[in-house]
Amino acid sequence: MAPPKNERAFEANASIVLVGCRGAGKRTLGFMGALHLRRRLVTEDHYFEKATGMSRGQYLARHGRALFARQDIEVFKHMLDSNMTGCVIECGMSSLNEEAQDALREYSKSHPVVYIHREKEQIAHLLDAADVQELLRADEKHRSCSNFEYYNLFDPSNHATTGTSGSVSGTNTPLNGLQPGPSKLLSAREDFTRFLDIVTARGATKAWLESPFSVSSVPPEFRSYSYALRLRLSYLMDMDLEWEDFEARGDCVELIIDHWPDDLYNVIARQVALIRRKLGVPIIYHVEENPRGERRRTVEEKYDMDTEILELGLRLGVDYLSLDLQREESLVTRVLRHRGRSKIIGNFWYMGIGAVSWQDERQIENYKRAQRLGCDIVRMARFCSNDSPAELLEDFKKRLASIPDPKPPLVAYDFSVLGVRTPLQSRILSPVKHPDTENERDHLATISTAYHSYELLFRQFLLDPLQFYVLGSNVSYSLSPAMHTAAYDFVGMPHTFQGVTCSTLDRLNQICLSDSFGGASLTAPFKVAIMPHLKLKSHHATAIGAVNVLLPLRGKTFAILDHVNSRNKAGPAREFFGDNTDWSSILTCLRRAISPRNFVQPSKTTGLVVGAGGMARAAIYALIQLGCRNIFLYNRTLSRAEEVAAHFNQWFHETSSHNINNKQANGSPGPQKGAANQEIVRVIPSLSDPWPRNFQPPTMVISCVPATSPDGDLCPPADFVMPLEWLNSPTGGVVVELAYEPLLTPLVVQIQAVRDHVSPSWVVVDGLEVVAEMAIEAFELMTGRMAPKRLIKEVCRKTWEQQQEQRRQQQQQQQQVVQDGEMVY
Ligand SMILES: O=C1C[C@@](O)(C(=O)O)C[C@@H](O)[C@@H]1O
Repeated sequence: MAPPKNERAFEANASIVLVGCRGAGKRTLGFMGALHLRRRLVTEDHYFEKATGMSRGQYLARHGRALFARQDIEVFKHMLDSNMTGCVIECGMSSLNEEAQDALREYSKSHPVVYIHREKEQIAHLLDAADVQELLRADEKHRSCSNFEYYNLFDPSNHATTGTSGSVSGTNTPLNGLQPGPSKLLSAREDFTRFLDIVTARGATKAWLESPFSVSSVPPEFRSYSYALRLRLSYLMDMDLEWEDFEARGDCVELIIDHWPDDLYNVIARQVALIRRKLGVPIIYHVEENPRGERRRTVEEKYDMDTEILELGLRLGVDYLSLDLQREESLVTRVLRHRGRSKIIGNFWYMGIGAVSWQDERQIENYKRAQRLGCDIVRMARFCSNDSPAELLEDFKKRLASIPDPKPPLVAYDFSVLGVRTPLQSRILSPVKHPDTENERDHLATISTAYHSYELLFRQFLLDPLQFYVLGSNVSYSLSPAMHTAAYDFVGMPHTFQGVTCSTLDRLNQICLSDSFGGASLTAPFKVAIMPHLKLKSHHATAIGAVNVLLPLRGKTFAILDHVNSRNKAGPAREFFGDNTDWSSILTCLRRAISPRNFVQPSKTTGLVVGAGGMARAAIYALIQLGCRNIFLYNRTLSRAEEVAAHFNQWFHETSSHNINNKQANGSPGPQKGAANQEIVRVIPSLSDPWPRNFQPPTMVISCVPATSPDGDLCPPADFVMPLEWLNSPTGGVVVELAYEPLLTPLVVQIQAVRDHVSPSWVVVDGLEVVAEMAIEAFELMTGRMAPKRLIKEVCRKTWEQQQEQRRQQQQQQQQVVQDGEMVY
């Protein structure tokens, strides 16, 4: 039997339509989505004006209601039909019209139509209109003409305004209070783009092509070991932990719908949105058939209700939908028909005395059935009183191996009083819990935590303790050892991380060739110098021309996945991979800090980078990735700045020509006309130069003046300040200061003063924030595990404070010695 036809797998380039109530955030999301997918944004209002030569209001006033309504619907249909591919289409009020809804229903057979859903109270609050209740009632119809749903979460914790939310709990660095917290727009952007990546099925592929060692590039089922953190809806509704407490507790979350509160669908949509926003891990969506603690349902009610809940999961674009294949065939088929891009986990559960043994032919038949149905993963679990004897498991494995490929990955386990045991070598998506969440509704209440499971892998010698480093000519100040070590302790990995001062490639080589070398963060003078010696580089590192993370390649085959899955294992490695987390950390910090008024407009926005080393290269690349096409570079040594500018202009020229050629081949929108010849990085030779004419003053400034020179001598601390004329942006901007020794550099002090006396719209991102972000990403690349972000940020600031304190004490002691000496003398 062939798998049921997937009715929601649309062409990769099919236009995406956004519908929803006024005030739901369609325009902003549309803008973000178009930027992310590099598509054209079509807005209904603008389209109407272009088609009729007047605004809707004008048309209504001139032609009256009846003619307007006719025209409106004609234009609406035309807008859909003439923009079938390559667009994000934002629908306005027309989608409240029934004829338009019919058109949308038809369109949704071949296109994603996303209902943008926002809490009713928020919309009522935002619209403040007399007809708001009516609008909200009408909005319900949007569900029926859409095939996806995005819950535009209102999260009060993201609404602290700039100036109060920068402090990391328990720390007291001088910049707390000046820095930005994550803006609500940033969070929405991250969630929405992740959602779009699932709708368009481009997420993992893109990540894999760009940086194969990043955690998002290898889905959990293709890793050597992965853990699914179980979170029950019944628990989440009333949880006593913070979301951050769940960070790094699993490689993905299994959301189990085991509770039916009032307004169930909205509750579920909200929880999916929260998991996406707060934890950023893939979601497995599971609907429990007979939840403990809920009323019994008739067979019919079960069928109808569960089908709807399952389909809601698909509409929400969850990464994985868990489907019990022992349920009614029509339910299974229906879900499979609507699966879209969500991966399907086909389940077979066996409970108690009836638990079919692994030896039983039915287990193999079950697997084959899931394979025939096109499941992406098969999950077979036995709840029994004892584990299966080893020889039965061997036999099961052999029989499984004889099934013809392609075989979906198998998650198989016995669950007994002894916990979860897997009969297979591959331990993927093993269920785990948070240590502090007891839940008697859970059949797997006694399962282990990710921490203990990982610890066990090392104790069983399946993984090896390794040594990691930060290497460079002066690393004594580095906060990386403290941050990484705290993260290893948190996730249950017995690795070590230390700073080793070295400045020659020979010495670096000696360290890296050890069998227990796990990876290194690199700093000056290696970031550029190591490039020719790498076997593999991420796409970003190649573009930047510098790396700051070095990993050994220990795969036994040529397949990159094999290298990726050999992390946390010792052994000889003669070849290395290089990646760059400097640029992505700067990008994350910029995004977090940019105010909506300063959102990048490629033709207008300008950025300034100070410096010309590896970090300045990363900063330029971050600006390019943000869409900025007017980047200025200042460096004390002019020739080095010119070299870096030439590198990026050349790179941009080459990639633009390549994209233009590809556009002709695949029809995807490439760079704008003339982009190939554009100079995107320009050098400003002197601080006494006026800001270049015809360009806006910069709204993004990144200072990469190092605190140490490449050959290890301590330089005078970063001393750059902006010529005042360059600080003229009427909308303020963001200054990222990478130096943190001291934290209050002259530039930071200057911006504080500007902020206090001239324009409050300037925001500073300090070096500690960026360096913590770098460690987070480096940890993930090096170990393949999600990082405990909050912990790393806390350790970063606390360690910095301790270092400051130690230095103060040392200075005092030195002064004392001098004074004592003077007295003796
Ligand atoms: O610049 C930095 C910071 C760093 O040197 C550290 O000490 O943590 C580590 C480098 O990889 C990174 O590029």
